[in-house]
This record gives sequence, C-alpha cells and structure tokens, in this order.
Amino acid sequence: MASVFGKPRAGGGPQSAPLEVNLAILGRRGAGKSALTVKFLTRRFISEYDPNLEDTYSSEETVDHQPVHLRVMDTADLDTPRNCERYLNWAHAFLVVYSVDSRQSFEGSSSYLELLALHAKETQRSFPALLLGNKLDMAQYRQVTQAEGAALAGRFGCLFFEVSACLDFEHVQHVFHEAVREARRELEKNSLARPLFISEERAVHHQTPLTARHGLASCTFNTLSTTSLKEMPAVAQAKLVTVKSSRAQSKRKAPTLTLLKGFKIF
Ligand SMILES: Nc1nc2c(ncn2[C@@H]2O[C@H](COP(=O)(O)OP(=O)(O)OP(=O)(O)O)[C@@H](O)[C@H]2O)c(=O)[nH]1
Repeated sequence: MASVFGKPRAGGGPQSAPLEVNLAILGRRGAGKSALTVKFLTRRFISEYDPNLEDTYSSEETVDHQPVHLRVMDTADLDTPRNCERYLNWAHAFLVVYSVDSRQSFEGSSSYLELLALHAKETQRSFPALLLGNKLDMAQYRQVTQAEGAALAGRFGCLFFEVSACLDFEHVQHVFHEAVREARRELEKNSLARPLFISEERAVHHQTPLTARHGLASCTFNTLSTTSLKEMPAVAQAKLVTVKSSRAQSKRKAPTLTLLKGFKIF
C-alpha cells in the first residue's frame, strides 16, 4: 500500500487526479469481511467486530503508479443478501467472501454471485467480482476445497483467491489492488466515469422484486434508465451506511480502534 491510510506517501506516483473506485465487500456473517477490510487499511488483524454495523472507509492508494481514491463498503447483510440496492447501485467492483472452514458461507457466496449476475443482466453492465476463500490459516478445518472455490469462480467468470486476514498483509493488499485493477479496466472500457442516474418518475413502476422473478434474494433495485433523470446525490450525502455520527465506529467490540469518517486512524 503506497499510502499511510488516509494520505499518500511521498513519491506515490504521478500527480494526476485520482480515479475514484467504490468497492463493496459481500458475504455471510463471520466470513471475515471486516477483518480483511481492517487488515488492508491498517495492516492489523483485529479479531472481534460488532456484526451489525456497516461502515464505509476511504483510502488513498497507488495502484500501478496511478493514484486511486478507494472507498470500501464493509457490508453487514446478516445471512442472506437484503436491501441490496445500497451496494448494487454504488460499487464499481465486489469482493465476495466466504470462509474455507464454513460450507454455509461458501453457499452464501454463491447466492451473492448469482445476485451480481442478475444485476449485471438487468442493467446491461458488467461488474467485476472477486471470490475470496478467507481464513486460509484454518485450512486444517477446511470444509471447502480450493478446487471448489475455483470452480465457483469459473462459473461466474470472476477471479479467485484464497487469503487470510491474519496472515501476511501483502496478500490481502494484492487482492484489493486486483479489485481496483478490474474496476479500472471496466470504467476505462465503458467510460463509466459519469455519475449514476436514477429515474425520477418511473422508479416506483420499475421496482421489480427479485424474489418475484427469480426467488433468489429479497432484494429490489431500480432499473436504471437514461430518460428524465436526476443525478444521484454524491456519495457523501447518500445514506449508504448506517453510521450517522461523525465517527465511523468500527465493527469491533473493543473500544480501542475507531475510524474517523474523515478517513484517518488515530
Ligand atoms: N483464523 C482466522 N479468523 C478470522 C479471519 N478473518 C476473520 N476471522 C475471525 O472470524 C470472525 C468473524 O470475522 P469478521 O471480520 O467479523 O467477519 P464478517 O464477515 O465481517 O462478519 P460480520 O461482522 O458478522 O458481518 C472474527 O472472530 C474474526 O477474528 C482469518 O483470516 N483467520
């Protein structure tokens, strides 16, 4: 990571305007979404988090000598995807996390990948996703083989990595940077730098619950259209996360680590 979380180190690459990339981390409770997020942002493994809080963090990164303003939404969906539009309409790329020692979390990751595939079909856009088999350090309790993870990733055409939030930082950083590369490729390919739009008059008619059509997840999302549109509020005003105060309390129970919404650690 070429920046101390929140500000780039000297020599962090050419001073062009940083590309903005939004990354959402999805997966069943306990898969390790928060631990991976905090490892990437702080190089530390923190063991306990409050499972109910959802936070969005920001970090100035340098990926392949290019500055990137990276936002990471550490979601908290409980056990199945719900109210998905908060991340489906926000993220440029997704990390779908399961734990190699939990068959249930692996099946949960398959539901998320199916949801993302449906969203891509509905919006006629493609969204890079990376499948992560976390807790590799617990391989002796494996319930999901590497081959099964690779096969699932292959089915959805996404990259696959096995990682551990409590082992080396470089491996976790590599995965986040791979997600940025995938998002950047997609943005450059589809020049998606334009802000997302939502239909004003037609939002109600276009809300089509996925459960009605696909029995998959209790998620609904607006079908995006480009006529008579109002620009979506900037991320800072949008209610993307449950955090209301000026401090983004991390999900860990212990009071020692708090992440300021102003994107720095202290
Ligand atoms: N051994 C090991 N434990 C991990 C790893 N990643 C997370 N954990 C532990 O697994 C538990 C769940 O981790 P979280 O990061 O809270 O998982 P989560 O997906 O954010 O789950 P929720 O907070 O419920 O949404 C915690 O006790 C972590 O310490 C890992 O790579 N290895």
